[in-house]
Amino acid sequence: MGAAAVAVIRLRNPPVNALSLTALQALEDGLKRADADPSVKAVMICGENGKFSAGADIRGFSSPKRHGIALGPIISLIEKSEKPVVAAIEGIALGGGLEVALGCHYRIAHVKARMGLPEVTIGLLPGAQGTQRLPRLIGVPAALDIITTGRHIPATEALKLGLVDEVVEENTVEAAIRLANKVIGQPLGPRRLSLKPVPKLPNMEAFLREALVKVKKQAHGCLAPELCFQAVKAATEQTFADGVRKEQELFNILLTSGQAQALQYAFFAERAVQKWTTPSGASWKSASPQPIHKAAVIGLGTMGRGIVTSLVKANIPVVALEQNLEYLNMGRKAVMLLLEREAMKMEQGAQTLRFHNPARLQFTVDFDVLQDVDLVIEAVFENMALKKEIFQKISRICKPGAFLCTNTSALNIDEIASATRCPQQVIGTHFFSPAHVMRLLEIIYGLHTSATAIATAMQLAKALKKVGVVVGNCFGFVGNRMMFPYVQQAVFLLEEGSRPEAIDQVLEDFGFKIGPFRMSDLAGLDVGWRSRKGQGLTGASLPPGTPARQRHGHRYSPLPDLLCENGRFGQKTGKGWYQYEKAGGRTAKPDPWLHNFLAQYRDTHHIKTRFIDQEEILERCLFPLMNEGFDILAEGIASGPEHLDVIYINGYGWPKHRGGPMFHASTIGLPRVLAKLQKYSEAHPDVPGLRPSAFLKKLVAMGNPPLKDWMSYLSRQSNKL
Ligand SMILES: CC/C=C\C/C=C/C(=O)SCCNC(=O)CCNC(=O)[C@H](O)C(C)(C)COP(=O)(O)OP(=O)(O)OC[C@H]1O[C@@H](n2cnc3c(N)ncnc32)[C@H](O)[C@@H]1OP(=O)(O)O
Repeated sequence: MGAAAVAVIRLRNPPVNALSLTALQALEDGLKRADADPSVKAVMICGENGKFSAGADIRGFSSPKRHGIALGPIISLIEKSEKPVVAAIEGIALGGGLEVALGCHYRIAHVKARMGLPEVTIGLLPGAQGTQRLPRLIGVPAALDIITTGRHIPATEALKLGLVDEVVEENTVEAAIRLANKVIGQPLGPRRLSLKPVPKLPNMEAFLREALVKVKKQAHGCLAPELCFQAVKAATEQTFADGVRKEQELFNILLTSGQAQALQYAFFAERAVQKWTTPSGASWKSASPQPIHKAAVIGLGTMGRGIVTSLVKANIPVVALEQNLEYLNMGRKAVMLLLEREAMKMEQGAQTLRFHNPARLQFTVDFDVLQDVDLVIEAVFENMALKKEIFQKISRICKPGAFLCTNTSALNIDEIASATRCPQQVIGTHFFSPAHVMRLLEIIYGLHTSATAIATAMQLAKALKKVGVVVGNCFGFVGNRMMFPYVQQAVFLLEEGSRPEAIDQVLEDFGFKIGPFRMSDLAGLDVGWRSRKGQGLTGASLPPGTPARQRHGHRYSPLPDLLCENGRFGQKTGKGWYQYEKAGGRTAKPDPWLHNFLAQYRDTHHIKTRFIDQEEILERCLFPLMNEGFDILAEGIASGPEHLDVIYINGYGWPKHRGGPMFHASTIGLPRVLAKLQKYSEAHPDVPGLRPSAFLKKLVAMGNPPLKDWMSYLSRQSNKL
């Protein structure tokens, strides 16, 4: 009990005060006790340990024991209370946590608190009357934005929106108790949101129509944003009670849609990969990261520029190094432009000043400047000889203990490390383009990489607001290795009769932000061409007499090489798999030249064209990708399927509401994936990527166990898998 008869209810369920069944029961009991106690004149609800609440316990949504106590009726109980109830919001009030606060008569927030209704991000909607109360409090446009995006609102913005009554810089709980005392005896009717009308808009219908178009466009096949919209729309058309009924109906659709399960899996997968381990026994538990006071980036091409920008945004002082003044000046201009754009996106204009502080961002061509940095990220061309030369140099110049990272998408980390005197300090940090935007950082340990280097790279990922995923060393690591068979199949399908736009459409309808051919045009076809030349698959080093469509006895498509030979590098040249309005253009249009070219190619190679349906396109592209994933798991390159899924969602545009490729395989059912791979493999025996992985076969033989158990079957495997 607080001062002057204010009852204090403290939500306590570490680490984030999630509203488990026990927590809900305790909240209900506390409210009933306060109500029954005549000495209590007001109630204050706060959270333990400086956090109000992260909302419903997400694990509970898939628990068989989920039925029972519900949050909505408890919130009604709060609102109906004849004694004023004040929410003291510290840290976070998210989802059901914010809905509890919306049931309170008053809300006070600490200036550093964040609020939001992120249910949409886990495939749900605010199902404890939040879709009905929030529009009544802050109006439809702001409520729709918060509910359909799930974004977190800082306290200052919440105050402007009217979401909270007051923001304090000092002790929020004390301020809330003071407020509770002050409002004792004041009428509560006007404070009960369920009794308020939804504020009118001059043209609500037109507004909602446009809003729906926007929501659908951003959803990429995810159901939750549209159903969130429908729930808010119901608030504009129906009474509070009917709106709540509609909210429940829509909530139940989402809960059983499968998408919610996938998104919740993705939520926990992202957290699971933070707890990294390696086959040699190194792990997050025992390894300590080293502080990075100053970093360096070598190479200011597209990747290097993005990496510098990312480091500056994270407030880490950076040395940006190029091989000569011409490249340095080009790089400097590009970085400054990126930083300017980033500063404009950020709230505080003061950020701009910091970006331009030469003490924190230094451009140089002098390698000696690297003497005092704690970590170097090399981001030059994908060329082993060049990378080894640089690593030899920096291992001599940098102080002992400095971490030497290579931004490579496929090259052998051990070979790069072999050029240094300190292979334990060498680690792969594979950024994704644009590096200041994409969330994924693939972190690759080599044979000698120390646990400290892994922990430091993971810590760096966190500082850069990225999700780090630790994987082993193999060609293409995890992401690109799984991508190769996917892209290969897409090109084979072109040979067999399909078109780039047809294949892209199927994969975009599946939920990818961008199909493989549009992606290839965006990234530049020359990147893969250079790599294939390096591998001796095409170009001058190809032995004379090599069959056009075969390499090392396996099927090969020279189509991408032929496009490059025709100067078609994608968007940058205005032509690739599509045509663009100009070089550097972004609007892809189907290209009759390409269709003609494909027809001639098929004639030349006597390939019989056939109609390829959507199902085959999807399966031929996705199943080999998953198949490679099973091999990766069996080889111990990644320590669990979650790693592969987190990589695909955050680095390759895999639709999050489908949980990632391995989760998707588990929902399709492994027997079906296996049967289809067997069928396609029989039809195309010269394509190794279609041959079912031994680990996949083993899992099917073991009765298709749930994804969480897959790795336990591996530990019991023989090495011969
Ligand atoms: C019954 C009523 C029906 C419907 C209405 C209500 C619906 C809801 O409320 S759905 C839940 C909505 N809330 C969220 O989506 C918030 C999810 N959490 C987060 O965004 C973040 O965890 C955080 C911002 C709260 C904290 O971030 P950070 O400090 O980076 O820590 P972690 O993310 O690593 O989280 C720490 C730890 O807590 C676990 N956790 C977080 N939130 C929940 C939750 N709502 N339920 C269960 N567990 C949660 C998280 O998994 C971490 O634990 P592990 O490391 O063991 O995984």
